[in-house]
Order: sequence, then C-alpha cells, then structure tokens
Amino acid sequence: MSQNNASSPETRKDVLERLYHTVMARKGASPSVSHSARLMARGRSKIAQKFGEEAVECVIEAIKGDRQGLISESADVLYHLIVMWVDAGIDPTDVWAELERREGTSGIEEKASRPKPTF
Ligand SMILES: N=c1c2ncn([C@@H]3O[C@H](COP(=O)(O)OP(=O)(O)OP(=O)(O)O)[C@@H](O)[C@H]3O)c2ncn1[C@@H]1O[C@H](COP(=O)(O)O)[C@@H](O)[C@H]1O
Repeated sequence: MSQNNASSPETRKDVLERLYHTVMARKGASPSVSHSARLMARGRSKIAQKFGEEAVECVIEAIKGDRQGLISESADVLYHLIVMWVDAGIDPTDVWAELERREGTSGIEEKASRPKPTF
C-alpha cells in the first residue's frame, strides 16, 4: 500500500464506505487479479484468521509505541474487517447505526446496567 492517494478531509472520511464498495465489487472476481477475491475464495475461516493476525500485529505496534507501524497495521485491520463484513453480508451502515445507538451512553454506565451473574 505505498501509493499516495491524498484527498480532501471531506473525501477522506468516506474512505471506509468506498473500500467496502470496492471489496463488494471484487466478489466473484478472479483470485489471480484481486487479493480480496482470493481471500474470499479461501473462505470465512481464512478471512477471520487473517483479521486476527492483523489485529495481533496492531497490538504489537501499540505496545512497541511505533506510531507509524500502528497506523499501517490499523489500515490492515480495517481492510480485513471490511472483507469480513462483505463475506458475512454486513453493510457498513449496519455498524454505523450500532455506533450511533451507543452514542451518549458511557461504557461505565452500560457495563453497570448489565445483569449480574447469579453463580
Ligand atoms: N487496503 C487494502 C489492503 N491492505 C492490505 N492488503 C493486502 O493484504 C495482503 C496481506 O498479505 P499477507 O502476506 O499478510 O497475507 P496473504 O497473502 O493474504 O496470505 P497468507 O500468506 O497469510 O496465506 C497483501 O497482499 C496486501 O497488499 C490489501 N489489499 C487491498 N486493499 C484495498 O482493496 C482494494 C481492492 O484490492 P484487490 O481486491 O486486490 O483488487 C485495493 O484497491 C485497496 O484499496
């Protein structure tokens, strides 16, 4: 991912939506020309495994305190998350709606409201 596709902040904020539509369009494409198509052809377990690996690499960069490494691994995590959404039939707007639903509720408050385990 070394290409520099600099754009305006306005355009940039839609990058996840654009990536989702690109990956959607790769469904059924030839695995010889598209990495997304290749990954999806390998199946859900492989997609999930790759997502997990990228997440662990993100954790490693965070612990190392490597800012640039964390940015790069974060982009890998988001790309693989989007491939996982496409495979599972999840539209990003479903996730945005869930985030919106949580807006304004503190995580502390939400956790305290969960039913207490009875054991
Ligand atoms: N953002 C990404 C992106 N991030 C990472 N990668 C690729 O993910 C791959 C990760 O490689 P790894 O060696 O970790 O793993 P692997 O080859 O999947 O598998 P194993 O070796 O682990 O079995 C590399 O080939 C990266 O180039 C990405 N490939 C594509 N995109 C975006 O998806 C769009 C569509 O890409 P294609 O589907 O390839 O057309 C591109 O235009 C980009 O915008």
